[in-house]
Amino acid sequence: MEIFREFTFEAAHRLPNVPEGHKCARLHGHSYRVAVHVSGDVDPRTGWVMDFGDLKRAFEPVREQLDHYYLNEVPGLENPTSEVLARWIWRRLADRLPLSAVTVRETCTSGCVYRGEN
Ligand SMILES: Nc1nc2c(c(=O)[nH]1)N=C([C@H](O)[C@H](O)COP(=O)(O)OP(=O)(O)OP(=O)(O)O)CN2
Ligand SMILES: [Zn+2]
Repeated sequence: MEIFREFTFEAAHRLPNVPEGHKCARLHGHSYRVAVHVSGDVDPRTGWVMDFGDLKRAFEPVREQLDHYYLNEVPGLENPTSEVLARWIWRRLADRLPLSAVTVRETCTSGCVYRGEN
């Protein structure tokens, strides 16, 4: 079964590689929403795949590197698209959680889903 926990953080960014005149080349910010999905068997005793609290504790150090930062200055996020950010988050959690997906939403209507592919 798959479970997930959602997180939010605020950050600024600009996209350096967009075509000339693209609005996202300008500095702007988002209220990012990240969902961390993990999968596994439901433990017959606890009734859960894992404690949502453990998901929160695993994500917190990652969130601390992102919240209220200018993402372009964070190593590895020089081109901070949703796709690059989702992969960056995955790589920081993969050794601690049985990840199945990381989703990143920049706005209410735009985002990406990363499942560990290249
Ligand atoms: N594939 C991607 N496309 C875009 C990304 C991205 O990360 N991956 N990012 C952006 C910008 O960050 C932009 O701020 C968000 O894009 P958009 O959905 O266009 O935002 P708006 O809310 O401004 O949408 P409107 O419908 O035009 O108001 C751009 N593209
Ligand atoms: Zn943006």
